[in-house]
Amino acid sequence: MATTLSEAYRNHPLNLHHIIPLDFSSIRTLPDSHAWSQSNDSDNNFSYNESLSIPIIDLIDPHAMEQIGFACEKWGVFQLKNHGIPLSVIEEVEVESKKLFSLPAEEKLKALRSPGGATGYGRARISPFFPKFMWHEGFTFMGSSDDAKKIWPKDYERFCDAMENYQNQMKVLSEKLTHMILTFLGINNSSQENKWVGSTNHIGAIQLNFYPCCPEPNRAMGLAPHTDTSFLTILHQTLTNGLQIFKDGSGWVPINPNPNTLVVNIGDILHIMSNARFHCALHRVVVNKTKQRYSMAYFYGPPIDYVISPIVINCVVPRFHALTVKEYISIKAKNLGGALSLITTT
Ligand SMILES: C=C1C[C@]23C[C@H]1CC[C@H]2[C@@]12CCC[C@@](C)(C(=O)O1)[C@H]2[C@@H]3C(=O)O
Ligand SMILES: O=C(O)CCC(=O)C(=O)O
Ligand SMILES: [Fe+2]
Repeated sequence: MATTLSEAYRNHPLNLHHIIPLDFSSIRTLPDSHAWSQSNDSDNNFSYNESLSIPIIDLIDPHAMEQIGFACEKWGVFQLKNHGIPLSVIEEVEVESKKLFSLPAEEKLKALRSPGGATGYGRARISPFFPKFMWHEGFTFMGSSDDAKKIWPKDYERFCDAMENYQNQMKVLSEKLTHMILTFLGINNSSQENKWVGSTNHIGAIQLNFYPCCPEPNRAMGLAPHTDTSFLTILHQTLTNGLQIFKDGSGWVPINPNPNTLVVNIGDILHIMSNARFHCALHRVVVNKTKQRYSMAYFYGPPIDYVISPIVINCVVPRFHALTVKEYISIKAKNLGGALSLITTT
C-alpha cells in the first residue's frame, strides 16, 4: 500500500522551500520566517477542570467499546492504556528517531522528501497553507528502507527494523480499535464497510516529529492546527508537553503525556464515515524553551481506491458525498481545513 499513498500525493507537488526545514541547530533567535504574528500565549492559560480532561480508556475494560464510542462523539480523541504494544517496540523507535534528528542537517537532507513524494525527511505537508513556518522537522515512513539507506547506506537496518516492528504492532492495534468503533456504529464484521480492515490493503504510515527547543516559544508554532486525513491516528509522545486539542467553547485543551499511554484521534475519513457523529479533533503542537519534544504518529485508513461514504441507517440523510480516499486526499491537498465543507451535501 505504501506506493499507492505516494501515488495520491504525486499530483500535488510542493515547492522545495516548503520541504527543506531550517537548520535549527545553528539558530539562536527566532527568525521572522518562523514568528507567528499572533502570540499563542493568551490561549495557553487553560485552567484544569475534570470535565475538560481527555478520557483515559483501559483497553482491557469490558466497557472499553462504549467508552471509546462516547469519547469519539464528545472529543474525537482519547488516551489508551493497556494497549498491548510492548514498551521495547516503542522505546526502539524513540531511540532511532532521536538518532535521526540529531544528525547534522546535511546528513538529514540526503533523505529529503522529493517535491511530489510522500516519504522522507522534511517540513510538515501542511506548510504551504500557513504564512509562517513551523518549529518542526518530520520524517515520513511507509514501509520502504530507501530513505534510511540514503542516510545510513550500510547501517540502515536497525532504523528500519524498529520502524517496521512499530508499524506492525500499530496496525494490529488499529484493526482492533477499528472493529470496536465500527461495532459501536452498528456495522457488523462481515459488511462492506469492514472489508478493508485486517487486509494488507490498507494505508499505514509513520510520521516521526521533532520539535527543537525554541528561543521564543510563545511566538512560534510546533505544528499548526490541522485534522488528520486518516481513519484514525495513534500517537506516542515523549514526556514533553505541547499537544493541544481544540474544543468548542473551551479553546485549546492540553493532552499532556501519561506514561504507557497512547493518544488515539479520529481522522477525517472516520468523521465522514460516521456521518459527522464522531468529531475529528483539530489539534496543534506548541513548543518549549528548554525541552525538545518528539512524537511518533501512526496513520491508519482504507486503501486509496476505497469509497468513503457515510454509514447511515433508516432515513438519516448522509451529510457528505461519497468519494474515494484518493479524491479526498486531492481535495485536501488543495484546500486543507476547507476540504470537509466542500464535500457536504447541504
Ligand atoms: C499518511 C499521511 C497523513 C499525513 C499525510 C500523509 C503523510 C504525512 C502525514 C502528516 C503528518 C504531520 C501532520 C499532517 C497534517 C502533515 O502535514 O503530514 C499529516 C498528514 C495528514 O493527516 O493529512
Ligand atoms: O506531535 C504531536 O503530538 C502531534 C503530531 C501530529 O499531530 C501529527 O503527526 O499529525
Ligand atoms: Fe496530527
